[in-house]
Amino acid sequence: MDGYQYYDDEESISSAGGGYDQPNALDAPDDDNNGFAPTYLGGGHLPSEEKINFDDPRIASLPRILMMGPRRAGKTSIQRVVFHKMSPHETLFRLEATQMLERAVVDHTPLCRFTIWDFPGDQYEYGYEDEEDRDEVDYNEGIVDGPNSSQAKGYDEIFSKATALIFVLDAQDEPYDHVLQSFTDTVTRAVRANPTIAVEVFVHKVDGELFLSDEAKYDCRRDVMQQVADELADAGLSHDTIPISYHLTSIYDHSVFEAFSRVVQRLIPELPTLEHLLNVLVSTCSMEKAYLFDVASKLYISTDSSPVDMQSVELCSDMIDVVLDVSGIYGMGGISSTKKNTKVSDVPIAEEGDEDNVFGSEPLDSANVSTDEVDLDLSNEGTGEDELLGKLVGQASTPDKREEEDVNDGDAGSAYDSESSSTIHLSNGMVLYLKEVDTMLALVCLTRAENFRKKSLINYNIGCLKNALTELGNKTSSPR
Ligand SMILES: Nc1nc2c(ncn2[C@@H]2O[C@H](COP(=O)(O)OP(=O)(O)OP(=O)(O)O)[C@@H](O)[C@H]2O)c(=O)[nH]1
Repeated sequence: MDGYQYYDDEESISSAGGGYDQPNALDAPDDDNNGFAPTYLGGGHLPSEEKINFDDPRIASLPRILMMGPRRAGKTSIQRVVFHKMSPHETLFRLEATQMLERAVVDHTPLCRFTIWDFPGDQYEYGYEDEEDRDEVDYNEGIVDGPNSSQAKGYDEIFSKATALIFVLDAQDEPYDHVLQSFTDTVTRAVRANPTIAVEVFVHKVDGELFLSDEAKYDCRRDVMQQVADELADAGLSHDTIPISYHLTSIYDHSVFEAFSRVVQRLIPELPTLEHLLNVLVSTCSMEKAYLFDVASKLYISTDSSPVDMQSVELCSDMIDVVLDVSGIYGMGGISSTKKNTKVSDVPIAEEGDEDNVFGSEPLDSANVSTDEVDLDLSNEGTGEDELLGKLVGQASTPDKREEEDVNDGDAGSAYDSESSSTIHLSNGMVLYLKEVDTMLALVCLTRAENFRKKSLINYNIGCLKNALTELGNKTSSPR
């Protein structure tokens, strides 16, 4: 199985916490997995061995996302919630401070592969001995050579090969002065080493009492942007020379998925083609909106060019959860990745008065649906109770042909396959339609009920999109 491959670079990065008397943090990585269980989601095409060699040209050539920021800003939590399906509350007690650089390969679909480099907090000090050292830096001339200049040069090497830099800032940890000073150091260093690097700031943890209103969030972002602009100006730079994107994020809502989606979209060279294909589909089928979702991470990797409405993205993302959860339970096959990561209790159960939740306690019984109508088109519906129980506890007996196929397919198996599709009729006259279009990739579209009558025609057009995506994926897979 492969997809999301976790790699703990224990030996290669050894100066956690920026301790200057420790060995160079950026020594050449060693290829051992060092005991951290690699975790995989989805079916990909890169090597799935437990030991991942980041020097392998196939992995080394993937876009790199660097995650930096102060200690406890939330870097690891973001990764775990988005790519590992960890529940936000679990991050409170399951995560320890990152001691060494951790790298991971995300390989869900041919169109969207990348590596994530999660740096321990405070690793971005670049070998300054003290504040005076920092003040001596002339950004146009280069960093002063100090006792840790080799470490600083190691960072230059890393930045030069990175595609995006995500700087995570804890919005609840005011004042930000020191953090933003470090950010300015990081960004100037990064941009000098790599002028094309995309710089993204996650103004993170915008939740809780401090950020109850949207206004408070926007104020916070404005404040951060202003301070960054001041810091850059002090360094003789400006936002014009260094384009920086700012995102308000929290692991407790959908914002972190939205922000990461936008980061990932910038990694995809085929994005304009994807957008064009979706535009054609939307206009041909009179749809309102169409998204291409990576079902394993629930990041949307592309959409048509009409404006994105956060609520519709969230709705589509929830639909993926529903489809995976329900097919994970009622679909045929062995234990899928979804089953492993999804508790049975995660399947939405309608509560009294919950108008939006269209599922009753028996998800396949449309009689439970009141004003809304659900049409779950599961490729293989469960039958007897015994069989269902057997599946729930993962006790598949003799594997049938289908199960063997699932095993060969990897984790993309039973919960999500080429037959996966689902239709949800919303009470406002709109229809949500999900259809598999590629390995771990789903088209989720929003359309008016009156434009959804000719479903076979829509399916035909989606089939054309699917062919185009396969072709694009093949091109992407072949060496560039
Ligand atoms: N309120 C709130 N807490 C968060 C959020 N994201 C992460 N946290 C909490 O922040 C704490 C630190 O998170 P980590 O992910 O370990 O932070 P980190 O940046 O990886 O820290 P280092 O490993 O020390 O570099 C954890 O207790 C998380 O539960 C968020 O969006 N909102």
